[in-house]
Amino acid sequence: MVQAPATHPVQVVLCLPILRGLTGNRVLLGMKLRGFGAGHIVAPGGKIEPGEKPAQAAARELQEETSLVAESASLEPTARVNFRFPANPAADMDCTVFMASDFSGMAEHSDELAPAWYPVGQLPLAKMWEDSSLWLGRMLLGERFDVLVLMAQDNESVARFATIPWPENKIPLTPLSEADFPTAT
Ligand SMILES: Nc1[nH]c(=O)nc2c1ncn2[C@H]1C[C@H](O)[C@@H](COP(=O)(O)OP(=O)(O)OP(=O)(O)O)O1
Repeated sequence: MVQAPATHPVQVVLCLPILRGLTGNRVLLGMKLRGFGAGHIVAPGGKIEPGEKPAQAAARELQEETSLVAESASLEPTARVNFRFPANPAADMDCTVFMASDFSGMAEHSDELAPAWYPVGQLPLAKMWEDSSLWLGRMLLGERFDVLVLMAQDNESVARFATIPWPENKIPLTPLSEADFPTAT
C-alpha cells in the first residue's frame, strides 16, 4: 500500500484554560512528561488527528492531558504560531492556539502532563520554551496574531521572531508561511 506523505509542517494545537478571579487570572500549564518538548512547562496540546478541526483537537487534547472538559465551539482562537526548526525540519509545526474560559472538571495529572495553575503575570518562563516569553504573555494580555518562531541550530534558542496582528482580532482565513513575516518586528 502507498503511504500518504506525512503532513509538513505538522498541524498541532495548544489549549490554554483561563480561570478568571477577583485577584487576577490564572492559566493552566504543565510539565511535559514525555514526547516532544519533555522537560519544558507547556500548554496542553498536541497533533490534530485526521478529520478533526483544530478546535476539536484542542478540546480533545485538553481532556486527554488534564481531564478538563470544554466544548470545542466555546474555544477562542488566539494565535497561530509557526514553529520552524531548520536543524530538524521534521519538527516544523503550524500551531493554532486556543483559550478556554468555559470548562468543567478538576485539572489532573496524565501520562503526558503534570498541570498547575499560574497567575498570568507570573508565568514559569525559566522552565518553558525560550520562545514562550516572546509571545505567550502578549497573547494572554489580549494580542491576537500570527507568530513566526525560527529556532536556532540548537533547536531551543530563538534565531528569529516576528508577529503579524490579526485584522480586527479575528483569525485570518489563510495560513501564513515564513516568507509572509517581516524580517524585523
Ligand atoms: N518552540 C515551541 N514552543 C512552544 O511553546 N511549544 C512548542 C514549541 N515547539 C513545539 N511546541 C508544542 C506544539 C505542540 O502542541 C507540542 C508537540 O506536539 P505533541 O505534544 O503532539 O508531541 P508529542 O511528541 O508528545 O506527540 P504524541 O506522540 O502525539 O504524544 O509542542
